[in-house]
Amino acid sequence: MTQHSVDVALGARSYSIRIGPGLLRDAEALAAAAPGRHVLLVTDANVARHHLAPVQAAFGERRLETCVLPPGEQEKTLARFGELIGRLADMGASRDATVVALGGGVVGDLAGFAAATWMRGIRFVQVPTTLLAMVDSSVGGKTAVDLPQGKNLVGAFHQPAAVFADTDVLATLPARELAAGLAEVLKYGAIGDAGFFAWLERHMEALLAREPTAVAEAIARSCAHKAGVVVRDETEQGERALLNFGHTFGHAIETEQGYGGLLHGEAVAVGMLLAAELSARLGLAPAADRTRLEALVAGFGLPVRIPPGLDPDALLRHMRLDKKNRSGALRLVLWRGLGRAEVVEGVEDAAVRAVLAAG
Ligand SMILES: O=C(O)C(=O)C[C@@H](O)[C@H](O)[C@H](O)COP(=O)(O)O
Ligand SMILES: [Zn+2]
Repeated sequence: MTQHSVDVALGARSYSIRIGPGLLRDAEALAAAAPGRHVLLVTDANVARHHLAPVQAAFGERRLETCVLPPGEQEKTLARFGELIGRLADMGASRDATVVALGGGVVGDLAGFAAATWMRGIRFVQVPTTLLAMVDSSVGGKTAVDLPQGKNLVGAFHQPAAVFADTDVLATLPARELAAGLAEVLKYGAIGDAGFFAWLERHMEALLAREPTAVAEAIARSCAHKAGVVVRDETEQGERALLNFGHTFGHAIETEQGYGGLLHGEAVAVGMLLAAELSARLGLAPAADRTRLEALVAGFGLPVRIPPGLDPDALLRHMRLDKKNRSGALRLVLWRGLGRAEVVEGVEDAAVRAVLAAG
């Protein structure tokens, strides 16, 4: 079975993303990634049921505290962050402690934010268990919690020291979660690699069938794309904003639904189509490419429309609090067609609203 490794070259903060089967059972490698006396392992109840035991065994009971959170984006709150910090304090974690995130994006973002802030930053290891976390949220060091007012509004950049993406765990991933991860995978093709997009079109069935070689290649190509962007622009001064394609719209949907509606990847899928539609209307992207984007999104079983009942004006209000905005003006990642995206400022509210109203 193929093992892949992708390096994120950030000088003293460089790390490897290991991708392949059996990594959760590689006790030696996991233990080596957390060398200090204290380890806080953060996971959620769904993941714990399937995957907690081997990871706990790798770190050994003596130095391990485990925190099992309820699952779901609604848990990515300041209150849960406070709980994690309380656990670190209670266990007497010193600066050589490690926080390990075993789970999807919510667990990774929360645990990472605790690691970023405890004693101004301690070691952090990502063990992603969803496709979305493997291809996106475990890589690049964005950590955060949500506020009722907006998604990921409180957070920090804090790179992991290692990422272990065990592809065996994808066997038990619900189909809806698999599709949500595929949304972030196809994003890389849409914004930067038309050849990868075409590869995804050709391998759609294989990916949905979880064919191991195809899945591992999709993860490795996604991580390689993201690693390249992160190395060039770690703290999103420029190019990294392109990874936010579909997210201004998507985050607005998630916020308006109180983080209990669409999954993040599903909201991003709808958001990419809205951004593509706006781009086509502004004459920036060929309508034919938008059609191909929608076909792949739908082919992966992802939603293609804004969920019914969401008010366009409320969505636009949420978009105003997006982190890419400057001096009160919207900055959107728009599309130039397959493989090309750019940040655009000064799009008229009316044009954005029209796209939101059309759904
Ligand atoms: O890593 C990035 O940069 C991204 O934008 C990747 C996104 O897919 C991811 O959802 C990220 O957490 C969004 O960050 P935010 O800055 O828009 O909150
Ligand atoms: Zn995302």
